[in-house]
Amino acid sequence: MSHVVTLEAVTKKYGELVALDNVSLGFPQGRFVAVMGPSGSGKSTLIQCAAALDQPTSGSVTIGGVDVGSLNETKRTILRREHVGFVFQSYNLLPAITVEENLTLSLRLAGKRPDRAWIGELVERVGLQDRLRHRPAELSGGQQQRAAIVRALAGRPDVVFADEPTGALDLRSAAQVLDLLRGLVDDLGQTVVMVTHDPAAAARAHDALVMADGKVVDVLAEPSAEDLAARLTQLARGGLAVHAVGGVR
Ligand SMILES: Nc1ncnc2c1ncn2[C@@H]1O[C@H](COP(=O)(O)OP(=O)(O)OP(=O)(O)O)[C@@H](O)[C@H]1O
Repeated sequence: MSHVVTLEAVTKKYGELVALDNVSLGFPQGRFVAVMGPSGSGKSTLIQCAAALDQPTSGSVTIGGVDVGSLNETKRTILRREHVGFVFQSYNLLPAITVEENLTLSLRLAGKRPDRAWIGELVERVGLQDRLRHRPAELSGGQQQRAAIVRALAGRPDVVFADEPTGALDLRSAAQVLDLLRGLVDDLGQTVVMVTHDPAAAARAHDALVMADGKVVDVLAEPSAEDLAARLTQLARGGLAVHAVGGVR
C-alpha cells in the first residue's frame, strides 16, 4: 500500500513536554483515516507535523515522496500549497467575497489557473451550484463547510487534513459532511485525515488511529462508534493496552 504521508520516528517536544513520542506511521493513498484520543494526547501536533505546518524536534516527515525536513520555509509553503488541503472546524471562508471567489482564491494567489471543470464537478457533488454568488454568511454552517471542502480539493491535493470538520455542525449537517468526505475517498481516491472527538464521526473512516500520551496506541480498521467510545473511555481511565494494528502502518 503506498503512503501519501509518512512519519518516521517523529518526536515533538515543547520544552520538557513530549507532545509526540517517536511516532512512525503512514497515511495510505485513497483511505479515510480518523485520528482520535483524549485532550492533550497529541492529535493536533501529529497533524501539524504531518501537514508540514510544524517541524518535528526529531524524526522525518515525507509528503508525496518529499522529505519535509530538507526544505526551507518558502519551499515548505509551496509543498503545502501544492500537495495539502485543509478543512477547519470554523470553515475559514473570507466573508467579504463570494463563495465562488473563496473556492479559487488561494489558487489564484499562487498564480495558478483554477481548473473550472474540476471545481464545477466538486460544486455539483456538494450541491452548492445555486449558492456560488452568495457571501459565506448567507450560507448555513453545513453549506459553508461543504464550500470549504471544495476549496480544499480545488488544487487536487495529495492529502486533505480535516481538523474537527463537524465540530460546529448539527447532526444532520455533520452527517452530510461525513458522507461527502467518505464519498471523495471512495469515488475519487482522495486521501483524507480527520481529527475528531466524535466516535460516530470517526466510525465513517476506513481506519481510526487512537492516540494517548503522544503515541499511537491503536489502529482500528473499519471501526464502530461503540468500539471507539469504549476505547476512549478506557483511555480516560488510564488503560493503555495496545490493540491489533490494521491498514495504517
Ligand atoms: N505550542 C505549544 N507550546 C507548548 N505546549 C504545547 C503546544 N502545543 C501543544 N502543546 C502541548 O502538547 C500536548 C499535545 O497537544 P495537542 O494540541 O497536540 O493535543 P490534542 O490531542 O490535539 O488536544 P485537544 O483534543 O485538546 O485539541 C499537550 O500537552 C499540549 O498542552
